[in-house]
Amino acid sequence: MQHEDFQSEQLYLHNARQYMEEILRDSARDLKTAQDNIRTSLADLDYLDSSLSYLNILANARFFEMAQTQQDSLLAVKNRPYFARIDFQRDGAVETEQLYIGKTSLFHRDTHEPIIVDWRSPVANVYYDGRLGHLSYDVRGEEYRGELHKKRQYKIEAGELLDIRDVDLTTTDELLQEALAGKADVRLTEIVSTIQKEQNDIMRAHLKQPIIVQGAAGSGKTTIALHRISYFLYTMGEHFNAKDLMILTPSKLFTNYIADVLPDLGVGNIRQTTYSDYVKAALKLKVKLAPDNVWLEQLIEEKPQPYEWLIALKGSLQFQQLLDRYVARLEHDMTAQFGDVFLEKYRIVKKARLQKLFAEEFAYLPIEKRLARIKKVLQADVKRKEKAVYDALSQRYEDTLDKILNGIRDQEKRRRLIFQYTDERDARLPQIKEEARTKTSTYMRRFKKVNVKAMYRELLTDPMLLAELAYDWTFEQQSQFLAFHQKEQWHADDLAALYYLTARIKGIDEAHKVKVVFIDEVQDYSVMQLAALQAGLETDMFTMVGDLAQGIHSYRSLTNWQDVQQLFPRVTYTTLQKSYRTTIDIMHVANDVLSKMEDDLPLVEPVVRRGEKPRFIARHTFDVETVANEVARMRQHSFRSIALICKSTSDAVDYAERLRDVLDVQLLTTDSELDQQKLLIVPSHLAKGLEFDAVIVTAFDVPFYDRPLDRKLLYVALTRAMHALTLIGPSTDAFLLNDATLVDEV
Ligand SMILES: Nc1ncnc2c1ncn2[C@@H]1O[C@H](COP(=O)(O)OP(=O)(O)OP(=O)(O)O)[C@@H](O)[C@H]1O
Repeated sequence: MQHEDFQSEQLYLHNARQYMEEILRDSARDLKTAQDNIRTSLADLDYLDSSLSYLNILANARFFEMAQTQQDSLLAVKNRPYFARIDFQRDGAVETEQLYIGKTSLFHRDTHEPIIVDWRSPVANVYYDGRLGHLSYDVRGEEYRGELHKKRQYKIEAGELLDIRDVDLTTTDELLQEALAGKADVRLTEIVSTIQKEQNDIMRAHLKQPIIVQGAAGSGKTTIALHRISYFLYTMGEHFNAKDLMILTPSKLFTNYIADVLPDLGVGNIRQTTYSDYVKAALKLKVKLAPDNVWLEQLIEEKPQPYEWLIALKGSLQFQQLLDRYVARLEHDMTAQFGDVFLEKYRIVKKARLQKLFAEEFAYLPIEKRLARIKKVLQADVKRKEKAVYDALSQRYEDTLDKILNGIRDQEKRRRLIFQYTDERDARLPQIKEEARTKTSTYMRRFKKVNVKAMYRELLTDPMLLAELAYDWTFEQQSQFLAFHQKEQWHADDLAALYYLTARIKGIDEAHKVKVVFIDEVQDYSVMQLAALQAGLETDMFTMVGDLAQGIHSYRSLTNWQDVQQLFPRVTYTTLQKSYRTTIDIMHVANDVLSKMEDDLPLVEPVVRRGEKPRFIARHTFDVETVANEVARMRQHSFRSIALICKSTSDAVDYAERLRDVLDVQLLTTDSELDQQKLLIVPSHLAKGLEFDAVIVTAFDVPFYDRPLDRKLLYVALTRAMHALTLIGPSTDAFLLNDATLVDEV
């Protein structure tokens, strides 16, 4: 049955689109005019008097850019100008406003009436936040109250209105259901129209403050982080632009995965990189890092890892303290190097003053920046004192000459002395100027530039130094530390240490000093990595989203949020418990595994969406035919992206090799770009953050054991599936399933 307002809504859509056409035609014309003007001005460019033409070109270029931006944003939404409408009556107003919400805003040029309101605008918050009834929203700290009479969603495709739904208290969010039932394009789908209240709260929360989101697998953390960036730039655009922001992702694979989403949200040019790549770029470091996951792989394959304590230590705040001691030692040495400053044998600055500046007043600055500041202070002092020294010295000669003239009777002697002192004076006085000119640089030369890498290397290899700084470690620990670093190999935590030392000693280059940071999968960071970043960037505007239940690197990374809260005292902490990715049936299986974890995390609530029951196929050894048949079955259900997730990389390599003859496969590595046409073969630790329509998890030769790391790997693998999940292995025990009835044995 057609909605009663269908026709009027069709008309609105028609008019909106027509108006957009009109604006697009105008922008095309504006673009052309600007182009022509630039061309003419270029032709008129006169080398003697080019300022006017030059200004002309600049003005037209700016105009061109604006017209282009408008054109691009309208073209991007022309086929689906808006997705919802709210009917809102402000308190005291007679009329109810009908506001159509879309991905960009559009106002009528003459009447200034809104035709479409941007989803990031303050009033649009009502759509995400509000139930029908009396409510309020906030514009720059000012509260507006009113009555929300209607909340309506539209299904519009290719410019055609297909359906209308009025959302009230009782209807479930049908649009959300439909969005979730859709097939994955192996990348995050667009969710602006179905953002949920709890997600919206996080997107819009405390933009100038750090936040931590502990969110269940599939709760939308990545999605929220990306939308928060878009919202941030929309709201804070006056103070920040895209290059002030950075998003840190776990791997290139993941960066590729989200690459298309940001431009889609109207956010281009934002730095997207991994921690290691960022640090290497910021420090201009040319080091070859040990492969990312070597330790993890060893732990997965249960190879003995005697250095586990050390790896944990290097990611901890205890290591930061060690580095602080090292910097303090350097500071101490440098403080001792200050001496009094003399100009022409006159002491013009006392060393105590410079030491105070260095160790106290400028202590908030990195060491070399302090030296640069002290150099400036000294330059000014020298300049100021130069004349005084000159005057004092000439006065001294004057006095001496006076004494000679009046005090020495012997004419010959008097003449000789006068000559001698006049010559001396004439030689010394001009030298003051020369000495003053070079004084500061000569004085500062005693402070050698620090080579941070060499300094850090010394810490890793010098027993005396280590004993001095790590006095609270046992002798055994110190020896192991030195033995571990005998062979030079750089790991992620060494990068954090180098970055931290650089931040404290030299300061981070402005070009790499972003102001706002978004970190996905933050549970895989060590506190040391976060501390280093915070110190280097000198900001605490961090949005950190993660899930401890997926903390497969916990041997070296966060195991709780308290450490992060300690590091960011202003942080707010929020949790998301609902999963939007997986069906109820798959989530039951994943929750079964989650309940075994020690982290004491609550079970995940799936959004009500049913699918087929996860399947279990009993096989004792890897069997190409079984996998191929299962993939074929999944394809028959028109699942587009299908992944086979296995425990370790060696399994993944092996299976990919064996399947290659019968199926089109892609073995995922940290640098891959996903090809969804193929069967994706993924080691469990690389699957983090990704999602697929259908997933096969295998455990043939090596089962998932009942130990913390395996539970997490398995949990990650299971929660990648959106619609279908199949387990293949010798028994359900190999998947740690308590309750085998959760799966269909086939
Ligand atoms: N409000 C929503 N409307 C529609 N789809 C949503 C919504 N929230 C999340 N999703 C979808 O749920 C899936 C999971 O989202 P996302 O990958 O952001 O979760 P995540 O918390 O980062 O998961 P993980 O921790 O497993 O990496 C995505 O397909 C996303 O598009």
